Amino acid sequence: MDNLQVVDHPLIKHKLSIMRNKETGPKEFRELLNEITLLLTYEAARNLPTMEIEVETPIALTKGEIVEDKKVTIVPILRAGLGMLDGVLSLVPNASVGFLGVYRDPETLNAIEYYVKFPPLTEDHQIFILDPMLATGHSMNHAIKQVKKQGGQNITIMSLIAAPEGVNVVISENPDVIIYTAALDSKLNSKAYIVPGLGDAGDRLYRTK
Ligand SMILES: O=P(O)(O)OC[C@H]1O[C@H](OP(=O)(O)OP(=O)(O)O)[C@H](O)[C@@H]1O
Ligand SMILES: O=c1cc[nH]c(=O)[nH]1
Ligand SMILES: [Mg+2]
Repeated sequence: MDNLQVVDHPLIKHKLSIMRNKETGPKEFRELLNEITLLLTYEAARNLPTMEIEVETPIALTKGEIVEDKKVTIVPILRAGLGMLDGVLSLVPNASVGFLGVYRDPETLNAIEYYVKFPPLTEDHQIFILDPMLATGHSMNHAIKQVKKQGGQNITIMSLIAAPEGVNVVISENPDVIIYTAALDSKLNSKAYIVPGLGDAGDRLYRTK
């Protein structure tokens, strides 16, 4: 399977266009990020393992399948990744959540870690790392490294907007991960912001600028 999956859908394009608009305020921005995350999760969860169960319908006994969501761990990268957490949890409600606080140093563009709280991870866990913005890829590569250090192996990345630079950096260092994104934008600008992008996702979610 390709390492990069751009989820191409009219509903996603519509919602993302509203998010990109600089006049869109935090309430609508948060709601739209949540709605797009639901749509992305539908695709990104396509390969989750299921378990066969017996179901008694009013008519007959039959076989059903349930997702083994206790083996799923979601890792939002703080802060902006938090805006995607509820969307994934609403579809995979028994997943565990690991938190990773990372910000990007504006000068060096290195990922600076400030918080880590993970549940126990094993190699059979399906891990979803969430961050709406994949710019240089430094934050995501840092998160992947942490997840692997804690024992995780099956890693899926969910992002809203990715830059080609970030995608290349992440995939070349981690050819085993799959990235699901709503859009692949053109490039980074001189401050490593995604063009056209949507600006600073954390600031727009939490009105910190
Ligand atoms: O691919 P990169 O170049 O590493 O950039 C992407 C990162 O930058 C943003 O976080 P930021 O540092 O603004 O922290 P915040 O989420 O707390 O706002 C964004 O949410 C990503 O985590
Ligand atoms: O465009 C960008 C790049 C990094 N982080 C953001 O929030 N936006
Ligand atoms: Mg930010």
